[in-house]
Amino acid sequence: MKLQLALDRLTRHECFHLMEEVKDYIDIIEIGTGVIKEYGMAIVKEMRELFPDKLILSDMKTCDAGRHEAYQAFKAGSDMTTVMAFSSDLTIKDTLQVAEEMGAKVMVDLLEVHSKDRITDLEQLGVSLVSLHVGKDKQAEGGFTTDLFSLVKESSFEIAVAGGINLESLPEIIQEEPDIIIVGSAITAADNPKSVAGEMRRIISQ
Ligand SMILES: O=C([C@H](O)CO)[C@H](O)[C@H](O)COP(=O)(O)O
Repeated sequence: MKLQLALDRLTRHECFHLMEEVKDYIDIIEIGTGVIKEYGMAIVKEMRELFPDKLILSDMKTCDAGRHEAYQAFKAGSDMTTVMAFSSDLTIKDTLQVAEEMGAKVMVDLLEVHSKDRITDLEQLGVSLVSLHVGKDKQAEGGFTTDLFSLVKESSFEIAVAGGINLESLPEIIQEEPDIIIVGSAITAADNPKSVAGEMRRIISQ
C-alpha cells in the first residue's frame, strides 16, 4: 500500500518545504490541480529534479484533449496523470495510449461516478488504475467512507482512495486493502505535518 501526498492549495515554496519535511514517509508526490494551474508544468519538472526517487503524479484532471494533456504531464517528468472517468471514451483511450507509449500510467478519477455501467466501460477501455474520490467541495457533507468500495467490488483495477482521509478514518479504510492512499489536507494543514505523515506511514505498514 502506497502513501500519496496531495499538494493542493499551497504556494510553490510551501510545496517544496512540505515535501522536504515528509519525504521519508511518502511514496507518491501528487502535484495538485490548483498548483499546476498556478505554476504550470514547471513545478512538476522541478519536483522531478529534486525528488528523482519518488513517483510523481500530476493531477491534471483531464476531461478533454487527452493526448495533449498526457504528453504535457509525462514530458514534464510525471510517472502518472489523472483523467476524469466521466470524460469521453476517446479522451480516456488517447490518454492511455500516450501513457503506454511513454512508459507511464493513468489514474482514472471516479469523482461523481455512481454507475457500475461506467465501471464496466472503463474495464473494457483497458483502464488499470482508478481512484475512488470524494471531492473537496463534497467533503462538506462528509469525507471518504468505506461504502464507496462497493462501486469497484469484483473489478480488477488497482484502487486509490481520496477525499478528506485523516488519522481517524485511515485504520478502517486500510482494512479494504486499497493500493494507494491519497492524503492532502490531513498532512498539509497539520500543525506538525511530519508527525502526521509518519503516523500514517506506521498505520499503513502494520
Ligand atoms: O484531488 C483532490 C481534490 O479534488 C482537490 O484538488 C485532492 O488531491 C484529494 O482529495 C486529496 O486531498 P484531501 O481531500 O485534502 O485529503
